[in-house]
Amino acid sequence: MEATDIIEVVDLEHTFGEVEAVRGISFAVKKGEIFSFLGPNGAGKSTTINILITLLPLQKGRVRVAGHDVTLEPRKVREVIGVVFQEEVLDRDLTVWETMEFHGRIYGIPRDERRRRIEDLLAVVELDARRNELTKNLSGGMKRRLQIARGLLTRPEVLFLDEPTLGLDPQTRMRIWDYIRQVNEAGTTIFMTTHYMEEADMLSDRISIMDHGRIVISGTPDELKNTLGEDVVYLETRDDSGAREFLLGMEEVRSITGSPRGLSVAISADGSHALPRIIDRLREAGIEIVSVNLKKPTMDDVFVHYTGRELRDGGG
Ligand SMILES: Nc1ncnc2c1ncn2[C@@H]1O[C@H](COP(=O)(O)OP(=O)(O)OP(=O)(O)O)[C@@H](O)[C@H]1O
Repeated sequence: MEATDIIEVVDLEHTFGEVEAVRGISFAVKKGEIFSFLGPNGAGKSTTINILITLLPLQKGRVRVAGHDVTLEPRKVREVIGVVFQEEVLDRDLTVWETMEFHGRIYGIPRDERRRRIEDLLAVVELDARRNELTKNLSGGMKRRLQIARGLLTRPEVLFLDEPTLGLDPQTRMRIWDYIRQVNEAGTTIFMTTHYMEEADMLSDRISIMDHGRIVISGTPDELKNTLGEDVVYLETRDDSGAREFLLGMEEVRSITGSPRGLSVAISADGSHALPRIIDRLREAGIEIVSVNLKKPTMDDVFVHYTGRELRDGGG
């Protein structure tokens, strides 16, 4: 493990009776990263996270968070993490300010410091104008923002975010993404789960995908997508067999398959750079192009490829 690792998981195993929920996983999260932990329902994500945040005792393996062993120093671990989980509900009858105030008192943050932090955080998540509103009157997006602000009150080194934008509309999701980026840029490492592949792709520095208790692949979003191989250009022309002949001579064209609707051209390099060259080439050959479409592998493709299943929003 490297000095820059803030979370270290080595050979972690966990069983519930007969059920092998986690079957020996190892991974590390670097300080300052946004790390996403993905997998179908029942993959073992929650079990792993619950061990990381010391809600579940470690059975086998080694887990350290910010240098503290979860078994030997669970209190130290709790001091350096913030948790924003689905189950961590807000008290309906507290105001926005009281929610923050109460949390700060539980964690023993001195009064003046507490006020300063609450002011700052409510400004960040744009809830300062709502400070006297009861949480039960907030929209779903505002509640989520308040939960994030609350999770940050203790200035955690690592923030665990479970499905940060579940059930929110697209505009609110984008704002939450902005907050997550801001928080991360201010120095907090983010460990998150999501069922939205686009979200994982947009936000994450690195991703691990878990399935059946094992990590099936880890890497940056680009690395994961690149493992699926090539970008594909879908092409319809007035002369497909002529086009095929010209394009097969191009360095970046790996293979071409035909279908009644045109040609599928597999590209060995970045398709967005190959596409203009393909178009030029066909023009020079005097072959008229009817339509052209570039498809790059998406994080959804990655997920389906490595787990053989599709995530459904909300799970179940
Ligand atoms: N308390 C428990 N008792 C018995 N079995 C459990 C318990 N918690 C989890 N499991 C089982 O362990 C396996 C892994 O579950 P886990 O909740 O870690 O998966 P997950 O990836 O978090 O799924 P989800 O996306 O649905 O939250 C599942 O087979 C689950 O049924």
